[in-house]
Amino acid sequence: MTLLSVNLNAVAQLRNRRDLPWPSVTGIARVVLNAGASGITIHPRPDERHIRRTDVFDLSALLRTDYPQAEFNIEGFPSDDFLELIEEVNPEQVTLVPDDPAQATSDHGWDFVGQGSFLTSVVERLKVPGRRISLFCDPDAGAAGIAGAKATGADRVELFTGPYGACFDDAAEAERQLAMLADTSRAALSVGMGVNAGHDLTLANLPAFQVAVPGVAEVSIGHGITADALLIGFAEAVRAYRLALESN
Ligand SMILES: CC(=O)[C@@H](O)[C@H](O)COP(=O)(O)O
Ligand SMILES: NCC(=O)COP(=O)(O)O
Repeated sequence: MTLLSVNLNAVAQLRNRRDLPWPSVTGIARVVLNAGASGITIHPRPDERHIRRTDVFDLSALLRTDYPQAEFNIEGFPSDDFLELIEEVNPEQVTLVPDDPAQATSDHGWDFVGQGSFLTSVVERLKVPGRRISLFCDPDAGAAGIAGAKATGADRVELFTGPYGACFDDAAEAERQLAMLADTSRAALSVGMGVNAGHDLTLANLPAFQVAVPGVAEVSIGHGITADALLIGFAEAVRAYRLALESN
């Protein structure tokens, strides 16, 4: 079974349009967890354009007190500030992403070979009992890339599904992307790493992804589920995504 972690960046971004506390990030977290999401994902960026430092602590407190079974997944580039934040908040999962602060959104995975020794030292620092480390991974990383990811000591890779999400109107390219994602997933599973996936997954593209890509433990979804929630509400959207995840 593939678990659904709901990314709340887009909710925070909507709230930040005004100097007002709504929509409430913790309020929506409650709704999605009550509806069956298994966890909450956030990607606090240095400019706080969506998730603010205060949101990280508010969500952490909510999860610890009212949803102890839910997982908190914090994504980001391992800057000193980010590493200190992780040590303070102690989430169940950290997803390391090679994002430059100026980037509009995440658009590539790690160079596991070129940045292998940096990643190894970060993984060593962050890895404590009860915390899983996942590394953002290009769809075409293949066996060679996965060997580099494994060597860092990380527990999982997160397959970057942005290029797959971008071919909503190109069936042939979608097939090509799925074949690469499946190969990379198999390579990770074969060396004992877990596999997550995320970026631009939607209700429309999840079923084919689920059929093609084996062994995905968790997907994190934000933009697409928020778009659906504007029409049908977050609780209904979570139920629909969970149903789509059962496609395989
Ligand atoms: C790491 C990742 O996959 C991204 O999808 C990220 O969480 C999205 O970030 P933004 O919401 O800032 O575009
Ligand atoms: N790790 C991917 C994620 O959290 C959500 O990405 P998106 O659905 O907002 O593209």
